Amino acid sequence: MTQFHVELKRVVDDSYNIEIGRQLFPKLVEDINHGLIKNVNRLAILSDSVVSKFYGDKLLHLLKEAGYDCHLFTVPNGEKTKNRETKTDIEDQMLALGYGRDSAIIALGGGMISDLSGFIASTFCRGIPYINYSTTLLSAADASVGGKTAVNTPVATNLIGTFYQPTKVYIDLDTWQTLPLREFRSGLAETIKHACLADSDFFSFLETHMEDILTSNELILNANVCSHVAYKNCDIKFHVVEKDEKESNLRQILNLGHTAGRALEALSGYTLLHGEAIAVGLVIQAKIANQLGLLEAKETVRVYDLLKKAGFNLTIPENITPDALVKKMYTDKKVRNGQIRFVLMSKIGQMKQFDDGSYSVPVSEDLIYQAIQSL
Ligand SMILES: NC(=O)c1ccc[n+]([C@@H]2O[C@H](COP(=O)([O-])OP(=O)(O)OC[C@H]3O[C@@H](n4cnc5c(N)ncnc54)[C@H](O)[C@@H]3O)[C@@H](O)[C@H]2O)c1
Ligand SMILES: O=C(O)C(=O)C[C@@H](O)[C@H](O)[C@H](O)COP(=O)(O)O
Ligand SMILES: [Zn+2]
Repeated sequence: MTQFHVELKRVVDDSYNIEIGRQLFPKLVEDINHGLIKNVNRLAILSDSVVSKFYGDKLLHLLKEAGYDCHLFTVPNGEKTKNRETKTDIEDQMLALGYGRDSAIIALGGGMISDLSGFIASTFCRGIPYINYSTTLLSAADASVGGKTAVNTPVATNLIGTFYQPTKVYIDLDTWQTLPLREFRSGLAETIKHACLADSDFFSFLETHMEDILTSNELILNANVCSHVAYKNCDIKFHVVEKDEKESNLRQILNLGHTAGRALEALSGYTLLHGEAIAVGLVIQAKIANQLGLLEAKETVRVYDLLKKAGFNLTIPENITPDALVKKMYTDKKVRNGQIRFVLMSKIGQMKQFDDGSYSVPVSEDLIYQAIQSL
């Protein structure tokens, strides 16, 4: 198996590496043997019920064989598990087993698991290290990097959480072989988002290679395509995060498509996957940007067409009314002074910075309704 290595440096506190490769469990064990996590005696692998079946026991076995005291904690798969109750439950299980400050968490799974694990790690005994071992395209592209951790509440997604960076990120491309196509596609929404916000060449690459990409996870027939997609996403995201880790301004651009997208995701009761909702959100922001004279009509069409090519349904489910959707947008964390704010593209690969220096802008309900109704 070929392995390749990507190192991305960050400027806050200590830097960490993102390693993209195939079958990285042995490398993870080797890294731990070589002191990746300092002063750690116990390892908690946190995974979901599906990922755990595929990969959990294998990792547990390797770590135990290497002499580590570790346990596999498994939670039900799916977004509904990312809540405060699950966090408390895992913490209680860890405490009952004697986990303390000399522990670390290995998040084995996709973005649901890394968000949850990172949040637990950030508060457990006031903070223990965690490692992201990513098994989905979405987490490779986005969730495993950058240190946003959170759980959902009944009011909205991700309302309770922290900024807390992992010690290392492993992106195991081989795990994409077991990922259902619908989940793989979900990661393409964040991928298209990254191209929209920072890299027109990458956008063109996605336009040209979408068919290849959609089949590239099967048996990793095209590891080059997969690794390029993972690398480009991490590179784009990291360059933003290292400039503005805690989203004081610039980092808001990573929220492209999320003002409407996250509202839609929550209102669907999580029947829409994160990426499926963000895809619709990307179209809504493009239409608003176009209405505001920021984004040319032909660029708006390119965004729509690429998302279509990736296979997204770019309509709003019938049971979700425009009123409900707009109302939900008021729970977005970018809301200021009671106004819904959007981050908006100015062209493909570029975000609009507004006159006050901010990357987000208040948008009137009228414009939002127009964009929703034009879908
Ligand atoms: N922190 C961030 O910066 C950030 C960024 C983007 C998204 N997110 C969050 O990430 C989550 C979405 O991430 P996700 O799409 O990875 O979700 P996920 O972790 O729920 O995984 C999606 C589904 O795929 C299954 N799965 C995972 N890996 C598999 C594999 N290799 N083979 C077979 N099945 C597998 C899981 O069991 C689950 O059912 C959301 O909670 C979203 O809010 C966070
Ligand atoms: O890393 C970021 O910053 C992002 O906004 C990435 C998003 O794709 C991700 O869904 C994130 O969890 C959304 O954060 P939120 O602040 O809107 O809850
Ligand atoms: Zn997202």
